[in-house]
Amino acid sequence: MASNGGSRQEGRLISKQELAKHNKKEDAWIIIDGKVYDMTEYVAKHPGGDAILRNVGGDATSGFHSQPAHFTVGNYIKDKLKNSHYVGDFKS
Ligand code: HEM
Repeated sequence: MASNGGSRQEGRLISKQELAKHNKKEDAWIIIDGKVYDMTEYVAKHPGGDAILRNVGGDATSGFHSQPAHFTVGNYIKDKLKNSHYVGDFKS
């Protein structure tokens, strides 16, 4: 299959190697629950600040789910992730 150059596509599989390249504030991808999200544009807006980068380029699932602030805004976050930040699924 031809490379799609990193564009968003439902169900695209992202390898650990590809994910690991996006490991900085200016290029910030994270896994939550097996899905990969590009949070680059959101880092500066995140109410929890740079903590969102704690597992950048890797799996943020457990930190994400242990943060109480996220429970209260769960639906807002779910919509945001699905509609604006989803890149593809993590190929484990
Ligand atoms: C698209 C939405 C969001 C994503 C993907 C996200 C993701 C994360 C991640 C990965 C962490 C780090 C968890 C850890 O490893 O300990 C974090 C921390 C945090 N987030 Fe979010 N977040 C989002 C939205 C929000 C919103 C809307 C709020 C507040 C209403 C919030 C408040 C916080 C706080 C208070 C922390 C902890 C900061 C600290 O440890 O100093 N986040 N978030």
